[in-house]
Amino acid sequence: MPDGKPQVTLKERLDALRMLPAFFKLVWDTNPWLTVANAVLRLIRAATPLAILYIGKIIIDQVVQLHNGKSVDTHQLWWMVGIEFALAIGSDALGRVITLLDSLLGDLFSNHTSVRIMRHAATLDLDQFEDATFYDKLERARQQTTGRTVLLSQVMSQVQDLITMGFLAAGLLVFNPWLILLLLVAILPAFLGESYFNDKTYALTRGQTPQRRELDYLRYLGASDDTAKEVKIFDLSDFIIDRFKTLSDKFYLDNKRLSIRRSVWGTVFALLGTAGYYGAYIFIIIRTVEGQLSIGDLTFLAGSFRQLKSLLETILSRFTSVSQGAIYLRDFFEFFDIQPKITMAARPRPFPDVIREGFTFEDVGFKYSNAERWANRHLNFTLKAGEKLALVGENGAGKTTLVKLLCRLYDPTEGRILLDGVDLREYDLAELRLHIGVIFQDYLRYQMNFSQNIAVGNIGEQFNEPLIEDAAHQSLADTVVAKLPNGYQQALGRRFNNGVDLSGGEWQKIALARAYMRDATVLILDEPTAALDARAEYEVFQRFAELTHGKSAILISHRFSTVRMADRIMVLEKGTVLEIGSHEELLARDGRYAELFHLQAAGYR
Ligand SMILES: Nc1ncnc2c1ncn2[C@@H]1O[C@H](COP(=O)(O)OP(=O)(O)OP(=O)(O)O)[C@@H](O)[C@H]1O
Repeated sequence: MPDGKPQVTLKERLDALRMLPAFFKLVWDTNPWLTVANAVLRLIRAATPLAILYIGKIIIDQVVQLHNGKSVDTHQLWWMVGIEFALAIGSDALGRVITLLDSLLGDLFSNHTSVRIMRHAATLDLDQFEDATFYDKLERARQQTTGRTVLLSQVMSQVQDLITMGFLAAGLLVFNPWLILLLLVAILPAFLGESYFNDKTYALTRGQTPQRRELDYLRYLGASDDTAKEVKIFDLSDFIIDRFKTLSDKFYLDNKRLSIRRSVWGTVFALLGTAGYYGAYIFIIIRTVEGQLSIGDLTFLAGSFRQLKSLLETILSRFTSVSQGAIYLRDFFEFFDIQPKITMAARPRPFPDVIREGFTFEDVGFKYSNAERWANRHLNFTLKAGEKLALVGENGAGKTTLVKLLCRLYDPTEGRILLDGVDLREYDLAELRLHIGVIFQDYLRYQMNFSQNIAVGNIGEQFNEPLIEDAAHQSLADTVVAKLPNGYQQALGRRFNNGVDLSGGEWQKIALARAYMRDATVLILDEPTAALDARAEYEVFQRFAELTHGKSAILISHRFSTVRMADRIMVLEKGTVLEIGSHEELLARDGRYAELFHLQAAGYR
């Protein structure tokens, strides 16, 4: 269905059923044994209603004969009662086992698909995450992980009921085929009504996805440890609650309107169904009174008809919700169809052990897919092997974007980036990322322990304590751990029990340690010391200079005391290179760098 189109046609509904085999493949992958056991038990249970009805008929006929003084084998009669009893108990027990299997399989399925969603999401590009329609798809796919366990038992039940219905219908057909027709006429309006309203509900829910995301966001803003401080200081709670209420009230009204219409029409259609049943019932009674049917036949047929009617109702209404579920499934599989654009060459080159020339930007330009303006344009420069390059420029000048291009978080919109003369796209992507140690300014504060917070820089080494301690030493994070009661095992962050929160500068030292966790060929620090005090900053850079000796490095900083340590400094403005040279050269040129440098120096005087 194209976005924005409010209705789902019956054809689309039937088309969506084609998703079911793929869905069952997913269920099967979750756990083949549980899937088979579930199917077999359901098959057995499908036959029990007819068996119970038929044995009931034999019992009643025999009792009536006894009543009329005829001779009957009472031994056989009690046997029949015993069998019916056993069937009733067995069917009940089977039902419970099936429910249990459904719920086990459902839980496993939900876990399995959540993992698959995370795996797939991990393969996708950064700019796909920054796209709102992508987020809607991700959101819908996430909803499917729990919603689809319902679909699973629905489809299974549908097949089971269809088989039961086949058995019962065969019984009715033998007696009078017209009864089946009567049944269909009574049921059809309910089915069409159900189908109509399901379409409406789907269209409504789908249309509400972005707002639903906003509601989730407001819920998070209104009640979360990350936001509590600012919400209190700015006294935002009423603002957030009002916005939440406006949005949720609108949801409620839309849903209410539809629910009321649905229930009114549902009542009318149910009346039709009941009238159909009583029509058939009267017909059977008349034939029994006329002597053409036995009392046993009467109970058998009336019972069959009643069960058939309710089965048919269930099957038809379940058909709409199964096909409904299948339409949602399409959203789910659509998410898996999204493919990353940043891919590897068919025969990727290994990342060089030693960089000879460096990274060369050849007329590189980049525009974010959701932006009008170019974030970088006409970039021409080389980050030489072993060189320390500092990037300066005003907010939004394109410094971080340039770094993201170097890590291939994005590919250039125009131009190309070469490493030792070969396009970056030719290299193995995982190796490229492994060889570049980068800490972004908006690094994550993991709600995990101290040691893990450093180990995320090279998670394969999470148990390598000497390496972690060494990295902590390089970044001064070891001065933080000394103060923690549980040392490296100290849980950080407030979200979980016993977590300790740290100051901004302390967190930054930890984030910095991540860069030292891998033996990266290129180190990139995006405003790594913004939160550090002056002494810590000085020390960090002393160590950084020692550690990156002979390696290439990029530093982004607004502090000129840091910047001047670099071999060369590149001034960016509106995404392009304004000046490039050493500190002395740029001062001598007396251009923008000199202006900014003197401005900052004046502030310290
Ligand atoms: N994910 C994004 N989607 C759309 N536009 C973006 C995105 N990230 C950055 N931009 C835009 O690209 C331009 C360059 O941003 P960039 O983050 O590279 O600047 P910066 O020089 O690192 O700034 P700062 O000093 O504030 O960190 C800005 O105009 C910014 O608004």
